[in-house]
This record gives sequence, structure tokens and C-alpha cells, in this order.
Amino acid sequence: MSAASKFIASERRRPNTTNVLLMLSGSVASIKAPLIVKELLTYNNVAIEVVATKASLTFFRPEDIRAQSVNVWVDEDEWNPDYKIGDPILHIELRRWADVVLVAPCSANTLSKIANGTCDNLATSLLRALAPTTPTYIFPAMNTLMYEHPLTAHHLRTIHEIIGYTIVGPISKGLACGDVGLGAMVEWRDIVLLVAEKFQLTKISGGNGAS
Ligand SMILES: CC(C)(CO)[C@@H](O)C(=O)NCCC(=O)N/C=C\S
Repeated sequence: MSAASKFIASERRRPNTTNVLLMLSGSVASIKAPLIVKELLTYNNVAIEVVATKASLTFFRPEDIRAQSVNVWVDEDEWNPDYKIGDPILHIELRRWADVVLVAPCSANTLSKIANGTCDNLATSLLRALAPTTPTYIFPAMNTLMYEHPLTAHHLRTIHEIIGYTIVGPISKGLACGDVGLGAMVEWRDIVLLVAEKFQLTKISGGNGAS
């Protein structure tokens, strides 16, 4: 039984739940992924599925997310040798399931793929099949020199104007290579707050409230 056949959107929907699809790409900022997941799970009625590009796996440990009972889907989960017509297709099922998509972080490479309609992995295939009506937030994260490259502005303009994605950040701060400048992903807490506000999420009550 392939991993993909385990995910059928219609079987995964729960009433009054916000389905958050977190997409990770090959920016160092993917180190923040477990923190984003952990914080999202402090809210009521939130379900999370994570889609990781191959390059993003350099920066975080999937078990740090799977340990929180959240799936981390990778390219290998999409197709398997016994695929047959009629089997569920993972990027389609995940696209059907998502109420909101966060590309956090969005690397220069994934940004380029999105802007050009390239769909050569699970993440970009999902975005390529996504309805423009699904709120999608792009969080660029790259070195300043990459961010200031003319193609970055072109790609950002394209995905905003043609597809309608919302671009959030980047911000200026210390970068992975020691540079300080524009290109850092917005703070992971602010990513969660954006979703919480947009979907009027409420914090799970109880506990010592120290979260
Ligand atoms: C890595 C992190 C999250 C630490 O706070 C922040 O610097 C950031 O988003 N950087 C953008 C990615 C980066 O730095 N790229 C690599 C070469 S500079």
C-alpha cells in the first residue's frame, strides 16, 4: 500500500477544521519548520500536512515533525511501482484538502519554478494544480544577493499578478552565511499569527498558558 493511497482528501476533512498545508523548500530557513508546526498545533481545530522538497530535507529532520503526528510528504510518496489508473494522486488529494497553503520558506529555486509553471516534484505539482481561490502565502527566504537579482522581482511580480499569491517578507536580519541584509524569512511566529488571524483560530485553553 503506497503512502499516497493513505491520503484521500474527502476522508481527511474534519468539520470546522482549518487545513494548513505547509510547504518547505531548499532554503536554510526550513530549519524553522518544526517550530512553525509546533506553534500551529497550539491552536484549536487546525490540521497540518507538510510537503518537503528534496533540497529542504537538508535543513530539518522530518522526524521532528512526524513526532508531532504530522505527515511530512516527499517526492517518493507520490508515485510507486504499482501505480494504476484510478489510484489517488497525492498532489491532487493534498490540493483538494488544503484550506491554506504556506510556502515557508520559498527558496529562489522554488520561486523560479512556481513563476514558470514548472511542476517537477510533489510541491510544485501541488501548486500547479491549486485553485487560485485557495489562499496561498509565499515567504521568500534567500541570500540578499539572490534576493536582489532582477529575476527575483520578476518572479515575485509574476506569481502575485498572474496567480494571485500573497508574498510576505522577506525581512532584513542575520543570514545563514553571515551576511546581514534583506532576504530572511519573516519570523516563524509571525507566519503562524498570520494564519491564526486569517482563520480566526483560537488557542487551545488550559495548560499553564505559558506557550
Ligand atoms: C536562516 C534564518 C532563518 C536564520 O534566522 C534566516 O537568516 C533566513 O531566513 N535566511 C534566509 C536564507 C539564508 O540565509 N540563505 C542562505 C545564505 S545567506
